[in-house]
Amino acid sequence: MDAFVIEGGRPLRGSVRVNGSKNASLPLMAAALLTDEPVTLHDVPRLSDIGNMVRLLEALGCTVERPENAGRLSLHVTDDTRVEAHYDIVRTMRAGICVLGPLLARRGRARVSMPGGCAIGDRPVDLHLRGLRALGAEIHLEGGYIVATSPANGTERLRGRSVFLGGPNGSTVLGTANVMSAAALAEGVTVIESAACEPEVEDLAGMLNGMGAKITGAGTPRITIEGVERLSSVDHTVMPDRIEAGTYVIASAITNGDIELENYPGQTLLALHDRLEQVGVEVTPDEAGDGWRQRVRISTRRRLEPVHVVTQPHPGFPTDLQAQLMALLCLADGNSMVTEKIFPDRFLHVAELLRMGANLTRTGPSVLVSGVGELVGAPVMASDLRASAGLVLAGLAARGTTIIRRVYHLDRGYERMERTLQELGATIERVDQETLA
Ligand SMILES: CC(=O)N[C@H]1[C@@H](OP(=O)(O)OP(=O)(O)OC[C@H]2O[C@@H](n3ccc(=O)[nH]c3=O)[C@H](O)[C@@H]2O)O[C@H](CO)[C@@H](O)[C@@H]1O
Ligand SMILES: C=C(OP(=O)(O)O)C(=O)O
Repeated sequence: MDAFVIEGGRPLRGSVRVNGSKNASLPLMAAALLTDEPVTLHDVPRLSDIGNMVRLLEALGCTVERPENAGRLSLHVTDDTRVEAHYDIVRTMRAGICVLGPLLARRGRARVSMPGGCAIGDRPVDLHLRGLRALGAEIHLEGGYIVATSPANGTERLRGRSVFLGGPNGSTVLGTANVMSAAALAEGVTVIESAACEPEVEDLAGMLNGMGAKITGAGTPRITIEGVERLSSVDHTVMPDRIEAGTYVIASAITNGDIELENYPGQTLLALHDRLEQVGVEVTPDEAGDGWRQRVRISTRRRLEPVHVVTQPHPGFPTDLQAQLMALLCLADGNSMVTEKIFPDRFLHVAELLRMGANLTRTGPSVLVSGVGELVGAPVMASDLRASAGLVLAGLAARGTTIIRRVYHLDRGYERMERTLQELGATIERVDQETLA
């Protein structure tokens, strides 16, 4: 198992390109199950979650080709008789559930293990099941598996209907992806109300339309899908990773750095920009691009102001950047309040930041962040993907050495994070955890 050793205190300088999005790539890959023609994706990041999705699709009869060191991934269904997504693979990532809708729609049957993913609190799948049931699927749970069949014991197509996907904390991103993918091949028109508006849903709709689907309204709370009988080949470029991009913006700010990011999806990060502007960090386009792929420069005032932030569904502040922003606010001049409205227990980074000298007080879904003059390097433990990213950022700013154990969590979502940070001038090494005293 690997660990990161970081010597803090170096301002980041230079330019890096944002990779393709993990959370967009995973449902896009699963959608390859909707056709027997080849699907080619460009700019797929090299991450352990992507490797696990490849293994899952191979187990479901897909041939996958990925040239060494390229972002291109070619997926082609060659055996459409397999319908089981085994616990061993699906437990490693939440997005494993994304094969459920496509399997049901195309093969009439699915047996999919309840998914895993980050340990960030309860993560039910009731909305996914509610949506697919509304399309006529028969679903029951058996031994930790979701067992589903399309109408008439798997012999008929799903049926378009009105589907409401609102839950206690808003809509569901992967649930919307699942239902939208399934509805693309259903008979008749499906209207998803209270759909997730996340950009990754829009990216998926764009690819499905490229395959011949008839989807309108993706990116809004009402998505209309006119089912078609078959979908065909497509060549699609994955959107840039807005969470990776936001993480590097905050890395620049926390080290008082000056960096440029290419392939930056500025239009998807307006809530981050808004909060950062209050803090004293500006993200300025160098080239306008189209708002989804820009070049930007990050500049930071020396004094960081405190700010209140509430995580919300898109276009609100993303929960996947909460830990990173909290690390920055630890160094602001005053009291900030961070409230989690999506995953109210997503605070495993709090105890670790305390080890580094942060002043944090949690009450239920909120954390009072009282700014301190400095953070001090310490041994800490990565607990989940974004909490670990928050610790890396804290380590980059801290005085002295920070050791972060269990960085496999980071490898789920950041391609070669230590190399990117090294290119920007950080002192960070990946070491075998066993070699540490
Ligand atoms: C692989 C991927 O894309 N993961 C992202 C996706 O996860 P994921 O799609 O799993 O997250 P959801 O949007 O489904 O979850 C949002 C909220 O809805 C609740 N809920 C969800 C499903 C359900 O059936 N019932 C229910 O109550 C969840 O507990 C949570 O409170 O969106 C999250 C919210 O932006 C991000 O943090 C994750 O990084
Ligand atoms: C929570 C995340 O991923 P997952 O949903 O796969 O656990 C994430 O990307 O921050």
